[in-house]
Amino acid sequence: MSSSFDLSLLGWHDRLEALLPDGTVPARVARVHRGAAEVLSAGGEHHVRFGARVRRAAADDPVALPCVGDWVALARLDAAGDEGGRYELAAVLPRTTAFVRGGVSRDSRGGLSGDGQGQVLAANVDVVFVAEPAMHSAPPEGVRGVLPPGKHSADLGRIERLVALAWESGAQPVVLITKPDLFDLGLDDLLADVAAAAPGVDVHPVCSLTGEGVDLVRAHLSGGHSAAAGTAVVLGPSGAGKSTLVNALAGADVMETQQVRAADGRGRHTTVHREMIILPGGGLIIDTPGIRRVGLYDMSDGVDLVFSDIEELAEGCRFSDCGHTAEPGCAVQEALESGELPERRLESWRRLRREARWMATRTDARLRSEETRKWKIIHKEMRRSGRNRP
Ligand SMILES: Nc1nc2c(ncn2[C@@H]2O[C@H](COP(=O)(O)OP(=O)(O)OP(=O)(O)O)[C@@H](O)[C@H]2O)c(=O)[nH]1
Ligand SMILES: [Zn+2]
Repeated sequence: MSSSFDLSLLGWHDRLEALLPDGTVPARVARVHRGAAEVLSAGGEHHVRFGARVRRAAADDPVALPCVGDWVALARLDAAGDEGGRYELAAVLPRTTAFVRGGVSRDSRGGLSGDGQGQVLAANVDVVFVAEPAMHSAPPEGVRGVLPPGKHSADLGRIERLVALAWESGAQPVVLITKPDLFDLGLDDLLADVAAAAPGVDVHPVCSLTGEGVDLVRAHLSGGHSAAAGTAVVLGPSGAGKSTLVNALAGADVMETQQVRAADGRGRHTTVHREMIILPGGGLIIDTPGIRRVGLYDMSDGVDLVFSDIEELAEGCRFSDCGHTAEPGCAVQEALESGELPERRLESWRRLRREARWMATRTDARLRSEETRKWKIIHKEMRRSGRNRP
């Protein structure tokens, strides 16, 4: 045990209170080890082993394994009333959102194979910041950009993929255009392009060096409607400035940035910090190697949301199963010809649909219904055994 925490600073809210089994203590998972976790409770930091029920559930389905961001119930191992009591991780509370690495992996022949073994990379994330640089750093000395004026290097396709992944997790995506200071010509056009690629999603330029826009990022974490702090992850390519942004939010160097790593010659992606960073102004950031690598395979519903414009166009097609290639009366092809729909966007949509098809069963809906079912059983068992009553 070390310093103690105000639970609402960790994101605890009233709806969770009702889910907590009698006699248990709420805590949030900051890091997972094999068979154990580091958790933060109102009483401070604990290292707790998974209880038998949690281990059994995880053996049946790895999705049940506690992961960073989870709210969990701690049960005392020793007699009630003891000071400095020891706890075990007795149950994982139902997740509001989850990043699930699907049970699919690319096999040696380049195809995808499903093993039905999902894994949750982070849970209860409210906001997903999708960081995309307006311009990559390190242009030649004295040159403000490597591209002709007005040409940005933001990858719209990557933004679409990560936004889709965010929707799929159940969290709210927010696109951050980083390093706007390297690209001052035509930033408005860039923001408009990005806004069109991610309908219904806020797009902010944010410069971690000058601090411009950092407050807007912070505002997404102070949990507008509820008093609870919001939890975020930052996704984006290497060098997008994710670590620099987290440091700016934290007001301290909690993350090693590429510059630091280059200076001391150590390997990249070394983690010197806790995987859940509590920001002084409110809010938390989850950053794990798994979340950094989070890929493109965990989408289905998310693709439809991010391409709502295409889905809408498709409703105007003559055939309900139109493939939008050469079918007569295809509204999508018409929009392509009239220039209303950029060719690039249709191609992105096709590619993502192909990838999403592999995900068949890995939807959030399935995860949630499974969770609810298991949770009811756990509650019943706990009530019956009464072992966690004070
Ligand atoms: N000009 C400019 N440079 C920035 C900005 N934000 C970050 N950088 C620089 O971009 C480089 C990469 O930043 P990082 O924060 O390490 O990037 P990252 O996304 O964490 O990269 P990975 O750890 O590899 O995923 C560093 O040299 C930063 O100083 C910005 O707003 N403007
Ligand atoms: Zn069509």
